[in-house]
Amino acid sequence: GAGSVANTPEAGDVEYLAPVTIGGQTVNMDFDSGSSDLWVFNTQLSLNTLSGHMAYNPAQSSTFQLLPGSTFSISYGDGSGAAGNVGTDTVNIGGATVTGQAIELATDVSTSFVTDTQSTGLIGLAFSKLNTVKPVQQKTFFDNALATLPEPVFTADLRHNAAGTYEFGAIDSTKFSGPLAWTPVNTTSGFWQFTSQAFAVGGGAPSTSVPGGQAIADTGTTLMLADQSVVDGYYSQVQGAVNNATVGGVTFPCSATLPDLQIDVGGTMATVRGDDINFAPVDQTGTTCFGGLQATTVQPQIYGDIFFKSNFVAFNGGNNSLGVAPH
Ligand SMILES: Cc1nn(C)c(C)c1CC(=O)Nc1ccccn1
Repeated sequence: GAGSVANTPEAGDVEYLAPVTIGGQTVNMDFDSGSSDLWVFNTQLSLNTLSGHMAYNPAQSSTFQLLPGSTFSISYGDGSGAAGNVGTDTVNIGGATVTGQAIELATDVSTSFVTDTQSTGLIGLAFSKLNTVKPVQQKTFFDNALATLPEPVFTADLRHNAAGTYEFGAIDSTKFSGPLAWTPVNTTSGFWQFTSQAFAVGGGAPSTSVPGGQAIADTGTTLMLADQSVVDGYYSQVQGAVNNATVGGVTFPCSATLPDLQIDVGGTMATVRGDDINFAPVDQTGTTCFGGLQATTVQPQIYGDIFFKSNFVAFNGGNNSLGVAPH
């Protein structure tokens, strides 16, 4: 059946967590449409590493089964990562249930995960071809659930500093306005990848030649990482915006009024609200603020939570497409 859970932004909308029940144990996890491993903090980790975290205890689950000899090792684009061994268990997300889901048990996690005590791990929702389990690659929760869901979809409704929803198996049209604009997804990369070749700033004339012209929908990335041409075009319209090497990206006066960004999603222009691009002050004085739109030199571009705060997104695993509408 369908499943629906509330998600909650951590302080500053850094990431969005939602409850997942694994073998009867409910833990908060980071739903990540930009990766394909489900890994958890668990009782194999040291007490120092576990300090402050919830943890999954396979010994307490009557349905856990080890996958002998299976391991995982995942590295994310920001340099973080985790590695460990693997078993299977029953996973229930708001009523959507999968038995025999691969549960990757971290025995090593990088610092940024240790310090992020609210998160018990990640649940990957990109395509299973990116899963890192060896010697036998494993499937994502969504892939395993597809056949049993009323509709082969999951949706992300992420909000600024407020509860939102992740839903599996249904599209709740009360969560967005107007029709969903659907675009085909190129699954070759294993990401939810689509064409994004144009942008406009504050309703101005669109520029239609973004190099590479590809982007992914990534709920597991905080910001929106776009081509330099988009970043330069956008911040040229923001008084006092500078590339601040010290803090590692574009900053501007917190008093600046930020224009909306219109960005191409498979031929339809989606809007990212200007006030969501004012991500956070860089220090306690609250004078200088850090942009939610930053440059990436790698392709594809990564449309993270900054994009999702203005746009409801439906991920259709039945026909490999993305539906986007303002919310
Ligand atoms: C932030 C970033 N920089 N670069 C080059 C990339 C590719 C990213 C995206 C990224 O790493 N996302 C992430 C990190 C941890 C867990 C889940 N997703």
